Amino acid sequence: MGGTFDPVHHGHLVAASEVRDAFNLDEVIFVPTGEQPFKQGNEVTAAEHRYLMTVIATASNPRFTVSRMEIDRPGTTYTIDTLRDLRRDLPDAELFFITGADVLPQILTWKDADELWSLAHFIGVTRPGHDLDMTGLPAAGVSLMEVTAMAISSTECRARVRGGKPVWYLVPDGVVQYIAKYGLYLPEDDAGVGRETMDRDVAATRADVPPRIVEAAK
Ligand SMILES: Nc1ncnc2c1ncn2[C@@H]1O[C@H](COP(=O)(O)OP(=O)(O)OP(=O)(O)O)[C@@H](O)[C@H]1O
Ligand SMILES: O=C(O)c1ccc[n+]([C@@H]2O[C@H](COP(=O)([O-])O)[C@@H](O)[C@H]2O)c1
Repeated sequence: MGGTFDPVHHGHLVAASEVRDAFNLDEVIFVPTGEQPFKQGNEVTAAEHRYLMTVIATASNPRFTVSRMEIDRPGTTYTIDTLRDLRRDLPDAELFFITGADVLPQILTWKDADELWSLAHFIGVTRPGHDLDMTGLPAAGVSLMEVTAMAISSTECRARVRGGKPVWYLVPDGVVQYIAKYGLYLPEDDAGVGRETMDRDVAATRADVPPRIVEAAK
């Protein structure tokens, strides 16, 4: 599953988990994008932060892994190169590429789009606010799947942080704390309060934990 993951949220995780289960996949590899061709000029958070948030979000699931292959590849990164590298590294594997309904129609405009279908089977998942549209896509190369509707986007998460609103339950707890620790998504002048924000959130979390456990964690 490729994505900017800026930040990774429960929409990504629920879709990945339900596809893994439905297609009986051994593993879902999350591939945070390097320099994505369609997002150049947009402000995208440093790849290392996006990678680490994805690692934190997926750490508890033994079927989820995160790859550095795109963020370590110099220059613009294209899915065709990622699929070629995966095919080389995993010659016997059956490869699938998971995308949301918003991304699916764009695939025809991707680099070497004609070749993508021979390297992986694409799985387009439902996403609130977007129609699942197969127009122009090869029927044999794409499957559609309905997943639990999670009306969450990274854009909304970033806007909420910037506006001082909580993102608890939209992203995993560890990602909430990571965002606060590094002051991500705050206007430049406010990013310095990140550390305090994290301490406050951790203190709030601990207030709900029985004192015995807080004591043991000291
Ligand atoms: N809520 C969701 N439900 C299903 N699929 C999703 C959802 N959010 C994202 N996806 C899919 O996950 C992949 C990675 O998405 P991405 O990292 O761009 O997140 P995003 O929420 O779409 O971000 P942004 O709001 O910044 O565009 C894409 O294929 C996207 O369609
Ligand atoms: O290969 C391409 O030309 C291409 C162009 C745009 C996006 N992609 C991939 O599409 C996936 C979703 O991207 P995004 O930025 O919407 O999260 C991600 O894996 C990108 O690398 C790929």
